Amino acid sequence: MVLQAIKYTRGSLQVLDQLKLPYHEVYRDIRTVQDAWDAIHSMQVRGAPAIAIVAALSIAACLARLKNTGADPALLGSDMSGAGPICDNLQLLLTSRPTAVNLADAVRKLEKVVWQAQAEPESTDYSINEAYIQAAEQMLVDDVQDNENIGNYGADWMSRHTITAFPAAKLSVLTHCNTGSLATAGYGTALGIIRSLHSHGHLKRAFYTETRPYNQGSRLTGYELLHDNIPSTMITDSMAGALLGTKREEENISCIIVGADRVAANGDTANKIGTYGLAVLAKYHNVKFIVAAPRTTIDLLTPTGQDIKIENRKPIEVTTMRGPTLQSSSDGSVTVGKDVQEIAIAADLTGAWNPAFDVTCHGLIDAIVTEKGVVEKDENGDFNFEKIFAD
Ligand SMILES: CSC[C@H]1O[C@H](OP(=O)(O)O)[C@H](O)[C@@H]1O
Repeated sequence: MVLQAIKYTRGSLQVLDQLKLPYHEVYRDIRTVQDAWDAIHSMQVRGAPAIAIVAALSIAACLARLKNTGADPALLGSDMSGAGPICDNLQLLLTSRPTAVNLADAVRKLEKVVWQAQAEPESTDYSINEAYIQAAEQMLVDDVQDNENIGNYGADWMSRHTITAFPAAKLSVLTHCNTGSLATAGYGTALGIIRSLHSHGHLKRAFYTETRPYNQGSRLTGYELLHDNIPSTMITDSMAGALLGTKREEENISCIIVGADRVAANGDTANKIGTYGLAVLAKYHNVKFIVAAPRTTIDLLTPTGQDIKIENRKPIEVTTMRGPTLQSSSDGSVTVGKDVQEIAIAADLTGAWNPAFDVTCHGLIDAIVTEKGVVEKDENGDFNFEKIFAD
């Protein structure tokens, strides 16, 4: 089974409800733009590239149903067709989550497609709709290829910048959050590099953090690594320092690989909360720290990390945890039950701080791996993205 966060055919869009993973695989129908907004905002679907793709395809699916079926009950009364309504819906979707730039990048590109289609001689709502649908569908196709390129560029860079015994030796790496097929259209970014290292026979073990409070690591990255039979070990977020400090061969981390939600023009990177601390640990322990991100995550319009808006989410997401019930058997074995329960894990359910992201300054980042190649700092310690945007 291929791991699919997004299931799309023209006129139909479903997302894998990631709030229920890893124990329950439930797909949700996305029949309206509001359905997409709700799924993104609640983090049923999450991950910078996946958020942008689901948003774009939610409008495409509605437009296709309008064309194919005339009047879809879910769309009755909603003015979807044509440049204006499409752009209004794109702007609505933009409000679902603020930090990841991929969504804003997709909105900018799709609005341009729509206005250009409207400017065509004899354009009609349907010709504009069709232009939009094709552009949105292309995003889904491009993302998987981009991720495979990131994977290969990243694996190649590591072969030249980590242990000298490469390729004979194998590397152990640490990753944070989830940056795989569940955060993208497929293969993944940072997890894509781990997949490429593994497929090239160069991965000893992938360590991954649980990534509190949403547990993208323990629930999603663990789910993906198990699915792909990649040797992996989970650690709690608080164990990262001890892991980097150990000098035992089997836990010797050569590189920390993370994704990104927004890379500013100077290379400062917003990513899942906890990333900055890992970058500081990497610097202290002389371990490489690389960011994997498609160009749609690089925001040349945002000068530095200080200009990135960080999403603050509800305290209740920190002070509670959700998971399936466990059933113990007389032989001591434990099985996972069907019922999902939510439990309080804090004395005060209201007092937590819950920023969803933090910013890692570019000085702590050794390389930014994109689908067009690896960007490293110049002799002045600055990142320059001109080359990868040249085409
Ligand atoms: C492929 S980049 C995924 C990126 O998004 C995650 O955030 P969230 O789960 O809140 O959407 C995390 O920051 C990952 O690095």
